[in-house]
Amino acid sequence: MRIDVITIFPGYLAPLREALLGRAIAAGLVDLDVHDLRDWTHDVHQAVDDAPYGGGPGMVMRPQVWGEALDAVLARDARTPRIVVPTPAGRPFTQATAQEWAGAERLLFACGRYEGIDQRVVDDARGRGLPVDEVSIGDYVLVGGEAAVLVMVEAVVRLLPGVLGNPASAEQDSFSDGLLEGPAYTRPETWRGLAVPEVLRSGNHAAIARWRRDRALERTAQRRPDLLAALPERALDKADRAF
Ligand SMILES: CN1CCC[C@H](Cn2ccc3ccc(-c4n[nH]c(N)c4C#N)cc32)C1
Repeated sequence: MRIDVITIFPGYLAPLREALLGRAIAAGLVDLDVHDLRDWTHDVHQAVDDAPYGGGPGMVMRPQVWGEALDAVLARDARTPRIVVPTPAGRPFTQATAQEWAGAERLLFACGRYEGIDQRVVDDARGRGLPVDEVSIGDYVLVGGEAAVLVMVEAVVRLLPGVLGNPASAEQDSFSDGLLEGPAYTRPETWRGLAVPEVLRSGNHAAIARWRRDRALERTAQRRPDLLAALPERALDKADRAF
């Protein structure tokens, strides 16, 4: 997978070259290029923003600069990317989104700042038949798109074959079966007077699986009843319903 990121703060994306993601890049599973939007300005001030039409607070990112940057970055690889524009006004980014994008050959992230990117940049890309996803990582307001890109790239890249040491880990993700993960424990058996649940030390794999499923159902019902309500009928078996 090729990932391009266009931003006015390239340094913000440096963590993408650390740890698991850094190893995925070193292993050739991911090609990452981060581009400075100001490379496509032509004035001495390298201006990337201007006052909003219709008035209002803040500044809007100029379409000319973004258009040139996107055209140039698109041309650097024959593969057509999904263009991702983080915005608080976007569709929710979920595990399902990450799984969908993990199948893409190429992702191109456009990081806005100020009050966002002139809407005509997205409209022009869509008008040329390019797939553009305007997505949000949550119901709160950030200062720009870079933090969202860190989140989304990690969520996607970890799903790529060969990235996680233990592929089963991704299969048992929270949300992968529609439920939150239950609690996890490791040694020692007792810590500050708190013991590991006995069933987990029983060696009874069926009982352990049932206990873990019950804890996932319990946690989901308590913290995310919306996820439980969204589960398809077939997702809960008789034992689940008895829980
Ligand atoms: C007051 N204004 C309101 C509009 C957005 C302005 C800041 N900003 C500029 C570009 C940009 C990109 C993403 C996000 C963002 N915020 N929250 C999320 N879940 C996001 C995501 N994905 C925020 C952004 C601040």
